[in-house]
Amino acid sequence: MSGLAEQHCEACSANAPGVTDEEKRTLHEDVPDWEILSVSGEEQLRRVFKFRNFAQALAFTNKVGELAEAENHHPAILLEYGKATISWWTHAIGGLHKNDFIMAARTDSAYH
Ligand SMILES: C[C@H](O)[C@H](O)[C@H]1CNC2=NC(N)=NC(=O)C2=N1
Repeated sequence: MSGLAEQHCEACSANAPGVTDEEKRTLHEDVPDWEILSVSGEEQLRRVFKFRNFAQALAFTNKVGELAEAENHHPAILLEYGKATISWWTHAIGGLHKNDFIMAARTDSAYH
């Protein structure tokens, strides 16, 4: 199986299977810089990326947006001076799907 960042998202529907606890644990090992947290009862992956200034953070968020559009799987993004907070979860199932781990790995690859 190719690395997580090289895999592609599958179309998500309300009956798509979320990750099992074991899958969550294993997939999290591939994106260790991300935290798993619950927001309003829905699990999300979240990481804060640091930059020298706002312009660099903005450029990164634009790159993440392009990745999201290419996979039709979209994050929440908080853009601040010198920081970009990216959160991934699957709205259709109100929690974590393998797609979210794939996109977290893709997001890590876009951070240089
Ligand atoms: C219609 C469209 O394909 C769906 O709404 C997609 C768009 N992007 C998405 N992004 C995320 N994170 N979760 C979804 O369930 C989702 N669904």
